[in-house]
Amino acid sequence: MAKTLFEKVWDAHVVAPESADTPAILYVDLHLVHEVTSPQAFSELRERGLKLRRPDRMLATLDHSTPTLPAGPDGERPYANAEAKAQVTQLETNCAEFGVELHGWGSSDRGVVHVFGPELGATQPGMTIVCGDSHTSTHGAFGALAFGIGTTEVGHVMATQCLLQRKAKTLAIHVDGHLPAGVGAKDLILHIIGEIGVDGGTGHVIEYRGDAIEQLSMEERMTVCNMSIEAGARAGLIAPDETTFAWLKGRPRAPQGAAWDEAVARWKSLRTDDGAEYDREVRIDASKVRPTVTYGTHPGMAIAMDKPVPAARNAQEKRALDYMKAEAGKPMQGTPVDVVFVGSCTNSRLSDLREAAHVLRGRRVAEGVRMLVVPGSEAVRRDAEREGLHHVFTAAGAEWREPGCSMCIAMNGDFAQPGQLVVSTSNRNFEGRQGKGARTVLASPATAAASAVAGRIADPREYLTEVAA
Ligand SMILES: CC(C)[C@H](C(=O)O)[C@@H](O)C(=O)O
Ligand code: SF4
Repeated sequence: MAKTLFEKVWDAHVVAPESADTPAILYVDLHLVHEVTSPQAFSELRERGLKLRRPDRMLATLDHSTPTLPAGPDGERPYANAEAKAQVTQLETNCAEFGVELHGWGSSDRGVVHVFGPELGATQPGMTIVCGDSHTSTHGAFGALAFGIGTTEVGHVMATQCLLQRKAKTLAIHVDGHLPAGVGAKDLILHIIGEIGVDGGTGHVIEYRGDAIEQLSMEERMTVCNMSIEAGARAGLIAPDETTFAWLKGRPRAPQGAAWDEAVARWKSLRTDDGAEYDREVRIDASKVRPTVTYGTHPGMAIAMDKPVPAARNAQEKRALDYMKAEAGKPMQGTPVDVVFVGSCTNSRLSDLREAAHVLRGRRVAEGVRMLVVPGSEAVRRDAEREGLHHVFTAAGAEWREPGCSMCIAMNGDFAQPGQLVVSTSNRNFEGRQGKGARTVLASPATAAASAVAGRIADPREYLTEVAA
């Protein structure tokens, strides 16, 4: 029978099928771990005297609570508070005790969990991947079935390497045509969520497909899959192809030699068969996508920046517009900006930093605007510095920081002040997400950089020509 990509990966991992009263038992190939959602799970294991089932299938990093300013002369790191420091120390202790590979301080591979896993080649097509983190959907860009799990489930996976799961429905999002020049993956996913809504994917695994998706780089595919959860989806998937294989080849954890050829042959079968049926299908015309931003307090309140903000349809939307000080009938373009954040697992990879640097080269961040550029990993930091991107940022007046989640979640010392408007390349614009009372406008790295220069939300297409540095 013709199968979808999701069904192929699902079927290959079912240990016991679901029944009316029990979910399926699913085998987990890779379990990613960070300091925020793992402490309780490790404690539970310790209390029950349990061991890790497959420590070799776990990989841990430090990202959420880590400061992005360097350690002081005494070697002390400037943690936001005692809790942040305790989370980090706890993960160090837990990994040492249970024998988990931790890419912590001092590791040249440390990074935001959804950036460092793919970089190491640990994320591979056809795998099941879990992490106590909602943006695990990022790894679906490789054709892996990857989803966030709760802390209790983190404990289950640690002890059994399996997870109880109900089979999701499938939603195909076909993106036809080409994205216009100066419009990228972030604009596309904001546009998609704007179209289908924050609950548009609920109960489903989304498969993104079509010409516009096939044309995306791996980094761009990760940006798209990353935000699947913001449309309520369980996961996002893109079928692996030559772009995927080329990106993975030679990475430390990728298969090598003959094993590589075998793997690629296997991965090539990971496509939705002709005639396979999805539970739902949506079509998006890529040529209609424009630089897109959010105007409210969830990622579904997204619109082309030059289009008027729609009137509130209910009390919640009214509250969102009030909080954002956004005016119905007026476009977001031109809104004064206080802070610009380039970073997060959505947009902190080398290509994102290049995109921002392209706009900033030879230009300056507007007077009174604070701009923070935070690479997603040590590897991104190294690559960016090798290309001199950090000089572009600092010469423009932006701050160049150490890798971490940073102002995406504001639990590590990086946050905006009450009332400040932040143009941010991250994925969540909830009230207070980037600091108490701070207002978040989600955007692409190019839009973020253009807005930093203009001091107002600006169209990056006006900054495509570089000025002499
Ligand atoms: C801290 C963590 C549990 C959380 C998540 O699950 O996504 C965070 O990464 C986020 O982006 O809000
Ligand atoms: S960068 Fe933001 S969205 Fe991504 S894992 Fe960290 S806190 Fe979550």
